[in-house]
Amino acid sequence: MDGLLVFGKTGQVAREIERIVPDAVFAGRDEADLTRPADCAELIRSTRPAAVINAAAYTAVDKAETDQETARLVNADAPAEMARTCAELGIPFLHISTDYVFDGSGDMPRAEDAETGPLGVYGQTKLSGERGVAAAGGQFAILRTSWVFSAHGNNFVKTMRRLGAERDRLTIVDDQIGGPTAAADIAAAAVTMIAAMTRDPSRGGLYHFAGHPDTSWAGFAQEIFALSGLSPEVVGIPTEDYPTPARRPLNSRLHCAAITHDFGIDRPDWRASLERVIKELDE
Ligand SMILES: NC(=O)C1=CN([C@@H]2O[C@H](COP(=O)(O)OP(=O)(O)OC[C@H]3O[C@@H](n4cnc5c(N)ncnc54)[C@H](OP(=O)(O)O)[C@@H]3O)[C@@H](O)[C@H]2O)C=CC1
Ligand SMILES: Cc1cn([C@H]2C[C@H](O)[C@@H](COP(=O)(O)OP(=O)(O)O[C@H]3O[C@@H](C)C(=O)[C@@H](O)[C@H]3O)O2)c(=O)[nH]c1=O
Ligand SMILES: [Mg+2]
Repeated sequence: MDGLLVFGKTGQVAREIERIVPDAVFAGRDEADLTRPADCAELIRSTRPAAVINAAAYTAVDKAETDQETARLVNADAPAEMARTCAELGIPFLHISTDYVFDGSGDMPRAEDAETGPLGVYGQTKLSGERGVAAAGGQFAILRTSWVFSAHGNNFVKTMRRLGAERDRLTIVDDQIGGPTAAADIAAAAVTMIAAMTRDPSRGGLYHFAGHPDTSWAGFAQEIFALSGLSPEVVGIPTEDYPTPARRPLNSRLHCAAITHDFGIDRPDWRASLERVIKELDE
């Protein structure tokens, strides 16, 4: 994949894209601050890429509740501006979104056309970003994923390994259900999609992509501890017993058949990906 520009340099997904496409241009905060959408447009124009991926976002879910303006600029305004600029230049744009655009009701996996209903500011701003990207009028893909983990950055795997080593007993919510997804698997999917889009201007759209099988945060934690040689007692608790500033969806299950049908990308087994991440962390 030649001529790829990626927004994001330090993030989980950006760092995994770098492993697959080391020759891409990776724009960090210093090259393009997403609170200044016009700077993002300027960078795209001056870089003249063949395609653009946005892997940067405001991902601090609780903090977003009290920092709405920044979350909106980064998650909604900047991606819309990127998409408009790509549309002007006639190049494909791939953007990453989240299960938190949904309200989490019911217990069935949601397809791409299911009704949205974000419960917090992070999800609201990510949904606005999706809408801005789709409205820009160019060739785009939006990849909705969930529960991202990797050996880098902040994520649940690293938090659990820290807490599991410090404490004998952990209380972890067991009524939020979703698909943990390795950043490496998202990066591979994103690169496959943007390459296909570059070859064929008719390709793109909204796609769900998450690790298999669905589990709870408590279930995910159990597997993290088992693979890490840690054995704290895991006590499953309902969401109401773990109060946080932002509400989170109970049902984060994503129906992922479309990406398999259109791009041949299957749901990766997150347990195999977790094994690789833990190996990397133990190195
Ligand atoms: N993390 C998760 O669990 C999930 C993430 N997603 C989505 O996946 C995508 C990738 O997420 P992930 O890799 O986990 O993100 P991370 O939280 O690991 O990284 C976020 C990236 O965005 C950058 N960034 C934040 N604010 C700005 C800004 N103002 N200007 C420039 N860059 C900025 C960060 O840079 P810096 O290091 O300088 O702060 C960092 O590189 C995002 O769209 C996210 O919404 C979807 C579902 C789950
Ligand atoms: C640390 C801890 C967390 N939890 C709960 C809180 C929460 O419901 C769940 C996961 O915690 P996190 O802080 O990783 O949750 P969060 O940061 O909300 O994770 C989300 O991030 C955004 C960016 C997304 O897009 C989502 O897909 C999702 O990955 O575990 C416990 O129950 N016990 C604990 O000790
Ligand atoms: Mg978090």
